[in-house]
Amino acid sequence: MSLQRVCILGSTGSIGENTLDVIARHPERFQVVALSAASRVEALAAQCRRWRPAYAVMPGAVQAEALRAALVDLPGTEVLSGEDALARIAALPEVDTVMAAIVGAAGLAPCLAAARAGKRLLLANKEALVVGGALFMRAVAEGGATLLPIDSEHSAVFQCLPQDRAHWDAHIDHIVLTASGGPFRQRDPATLSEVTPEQAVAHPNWVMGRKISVDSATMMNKALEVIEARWLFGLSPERIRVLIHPQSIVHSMVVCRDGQVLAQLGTPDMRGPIAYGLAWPERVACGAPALDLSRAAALSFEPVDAARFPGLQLAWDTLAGAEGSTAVLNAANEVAVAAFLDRRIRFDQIHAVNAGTLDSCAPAAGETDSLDGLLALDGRARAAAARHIARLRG
Ligand SMILES: NC(=O)C1=CN([C@@H]2O[C@H](COP(=O)(O)OP(=O)(O)OC[C@H]3O[C@@H](n4cnc5c(N)ncnc54)[C@H](OP(=O)(O)O)[C@@H]3O)[C@@H](O)[C@H]2O)C=CC1
Ligand SMILES: CC(=O)[C@@H](O)[C@H](O)COP(=O)(O)O
Ligand SMILES: [Mn+2]
Repeated sequence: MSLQRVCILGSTGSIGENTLDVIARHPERFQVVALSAASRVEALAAQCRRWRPAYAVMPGAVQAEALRAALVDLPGTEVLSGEDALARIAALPEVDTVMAAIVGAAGLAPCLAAARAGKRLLLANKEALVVGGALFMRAVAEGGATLLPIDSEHSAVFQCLPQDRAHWDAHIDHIVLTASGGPFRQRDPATLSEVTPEQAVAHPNWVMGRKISVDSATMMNKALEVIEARWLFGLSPERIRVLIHPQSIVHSMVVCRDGQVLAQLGTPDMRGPIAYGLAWPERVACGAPALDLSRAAALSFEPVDAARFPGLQLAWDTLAGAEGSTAVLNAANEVAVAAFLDRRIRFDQIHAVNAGTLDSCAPAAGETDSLDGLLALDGRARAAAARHIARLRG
């Protein structure tokens, strides 16, 4: 067992904090080399005091200056800022493992840098694959990176598959991603227009950041995860299915060619998938309470109600559409969720913004071939989504 030197992109978030919690349990295995955040200066400063990383990144100049001031007595930590700083720490020669835990498309550039530098890349940042799937997977192959899923469903599928990826296609008939159904699974759909941000982020099973929590409530999270699975496991979209499982104990399933079903179960605690990714192919203690099925509530499953969750179908629609459509969907959704959290649109209008943006913003030929092209497409889609929101607000 050799020491893994780790960079955590988005270390102040829910996945970032859980990653540090797992690392703290295994000081002989992991060393923190670089940390990053975007706005929470005090939280990143506190992490730097605890972990003494060689580098800390705040992309914004103002936040970076505040962090430098907070760490003036910590000369061992160099504070970096600017457009390329995240990509720089993701590709450092003294980093072995990158935990990609930034939320949204902002994580794509550093993920590509880590992939091209051949890192062990632990991917929580699903939006990076939704935006840049083909480019991302090419970068992984060309850079010789080891891509390991952190998203609980994809970690579950990965744990049910043989280690040798060459056997995956022969092994899998299809996969079933489980979905909790979020806080509004049983709410009268006629009242969804009234729900508040506080109600939407109150996930029944998982403690997560605000954006992904709203995505769970609309089931856009599962739409993003279908697209994520398409790239991670090289599956055509019709081989990816979704089933509601309100208890979030069965994290996902693989239905094999012989009809046998493999599933991974655990308590809903992200330290499980994070520890699996950090230690793979070994397993280490993670701090999550062990699953005790003799005390668990009954496990239940139900089909998705497409009328209640219209956003889910957009996964298959965009995967069947022009290349780049998934990037448009992601951008629209990021803008719509931010507007909902700011109380500028209603919860049920998130889907209207996503569907409307897909209708009005078409990817141009070749735009998905490069990071610059994808960022241009992302920017156009965000502008189109903002126009939809302005129209909705009348
Ligand atoms: N939370 C969970 O349990 C799960 C999360 N995921 C995925 O993992 C990712 C992270 O989720 P989560 O931890 O919940 O999110 P959080 O919002 O809790 O944390 C996001 C992190 O990214 C940083 N960040 C935000 N915006 C930017 C930006 N523009 N540039 C650079 N850094 C930025 C934040 O910094 P700051 O704190 O300063 O704002 C923070 O460190 C998401 O893609 C999510 O879908 C997947 C499965 C489960
Ligand atoms: C923990 C995790 O992986 C989340 O993506 C979770 O799956 C969200 O729950 P939903 O099933 O409600 O989207
Ligand atoms: Mn998930």
